[in-house]
Amino acid sequence: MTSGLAIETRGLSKHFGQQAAVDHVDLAVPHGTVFGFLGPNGSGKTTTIRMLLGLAAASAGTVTLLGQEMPDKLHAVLPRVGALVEGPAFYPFLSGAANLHRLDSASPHTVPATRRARVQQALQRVGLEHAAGKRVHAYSLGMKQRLGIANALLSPRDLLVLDEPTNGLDPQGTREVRNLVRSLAHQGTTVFVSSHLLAEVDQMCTHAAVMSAGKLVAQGPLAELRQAGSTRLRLVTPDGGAARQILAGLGLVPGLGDAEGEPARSGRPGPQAPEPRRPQPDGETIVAALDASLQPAVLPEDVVARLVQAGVRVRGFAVERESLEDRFVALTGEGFDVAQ
Ligand SMILES: Nc1ncnc2c1ncn2[C@@H]1O[C@H](COP(=O)(O)OP(=O)(O)OP(=O)(O)O)[C@@H](O)[C@H]1O
Repeated sequence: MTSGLAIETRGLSKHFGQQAAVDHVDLAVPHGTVFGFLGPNGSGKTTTIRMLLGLAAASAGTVTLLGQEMPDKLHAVLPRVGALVEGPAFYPFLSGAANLHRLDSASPHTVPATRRARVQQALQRVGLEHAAGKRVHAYSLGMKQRLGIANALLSPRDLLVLDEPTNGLDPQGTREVRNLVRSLAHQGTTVFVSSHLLAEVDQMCTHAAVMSAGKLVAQGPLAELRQAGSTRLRLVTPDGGAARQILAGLGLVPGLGDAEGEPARSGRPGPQAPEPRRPQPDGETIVAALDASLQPAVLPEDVVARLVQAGVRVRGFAVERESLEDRFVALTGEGFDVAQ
């Protein structure tokens, strides 16, 4: 392992006819992270995961898993990777433990002599040891999903790849799976987990990548993704005309706040209808994005100083940092689901 990355892709692409389901994706997943693979439904997450695991051929690009080229080194790498992609098919009238025995014996890489102990340990890791003898048809959805993860843990793994592991679960099942992912990461396994829910990734993950329409639009530590959001200034003044001139002179593009006094949203895709000017009792609310790339840098305190210097009366001034939610909605479009 030279790159220090558990997963690395370069220019990874997959076409279905004319459609680019995955379009030149460069993923970099560091070892030891819980990496959230975030994006709305249909953005290309499952297709990417299938290519990572050698379940689908790439149209272009490369995949390196645990330092080894895929799919060339598939047989050497896959025993070190646990995956929950389509969910294994369980026999409903066999117990959880019996199902794991069956699945483990179907794998060519496992050692039969240690099977009993490994099944027991995997059930224990996902908190199902008490339900080991229970038939799977009596399991809740959350228990079935945990059994699927137990199946991925039947051998020691360096990397776990989980595709939407909380999909279809009730809040209790969702909590169970989230806690499980966190505890697996504590034990040192790199976890790559896809989700269409920002809140979920926010709660479980240390890092994230964001997919939108087949393209990777952001990735990195969650703390950095939060920092990368834009900053807005919100100014309330009875001297709107003069204030606009000052802001424009500093290289900022002033817009008008909306009728409720909320700032105009910047950075969102979609048509930008001109906002009607409405008289406000306290004066005009002007919103301007503070562009971090401006040279020399413009600080909020510089803006206030210039406004006051020019005799602009300031009734209100606020610095607003775009939330992670705002940022991801801006990156992926309005269809992005932030709930739960
Ligand atoms: N076998 C296929 N044949 C044709 N189109 C496909 C195929 N598999 C996926 N697609 C298309 O590729 C795009 C990406 O799908 P994908 O399942 O990878 O997205 P996703 O982000 O995992 O979404 P979801 O969470 O809904 O599964 C979608 O437009 C989908 O319809």
